[in-house]
Amino acid sequence: LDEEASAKAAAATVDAGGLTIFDKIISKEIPSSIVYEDEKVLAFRDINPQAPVHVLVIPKLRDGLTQLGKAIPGHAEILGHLLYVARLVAEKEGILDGFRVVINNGPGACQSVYHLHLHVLGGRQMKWPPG
Ligand SMILES: CCNC(=O)OC[C@H]1O[C@@H](n2cnc3c(=O)[nH]c(N)nc32)[C@H](O)[C@@H]1O
Repeated sequence: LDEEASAKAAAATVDAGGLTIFDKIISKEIPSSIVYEDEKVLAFRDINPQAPVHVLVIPKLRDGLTQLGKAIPGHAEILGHLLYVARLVAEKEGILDGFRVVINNGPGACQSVYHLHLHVLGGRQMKWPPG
């Protein structure tokens, strides 16, 4: 199936109130390797790591935040908290001297899960420009 079409379909179902795989991780229905957790945010290891350290940082309550492009002013506080947690994760993972935080927005950026998430990557030399 065309990547873009499947991503667009995934986005549409979540916008219509559907669930994502991350809902099952938040509810602990699916196990995950949790790196950090507080009342608003969960950080867990990516199932398909693209670096020695690859952690996802997500809000526990989606609240319409399926992708960064859909953020509204009321999301500013949680967005800031997600970034701060990304920094805490980098420290915990021992990659403060070299880590990358990535948000993929939409099919054009290969977003596949329509629940906003920050990728924290490190533990190897990162390249630039990113692909
Ligand atoms: C490809 C980048 N665009 C994107 O949207 O990233 C979504 C990210 O979520 C990851 N992932 C998917 N399902 C699961 C799962 O059940 N468990 C875990 N621990 N990670 C998962 C996937 O590997 C990808 O990096």
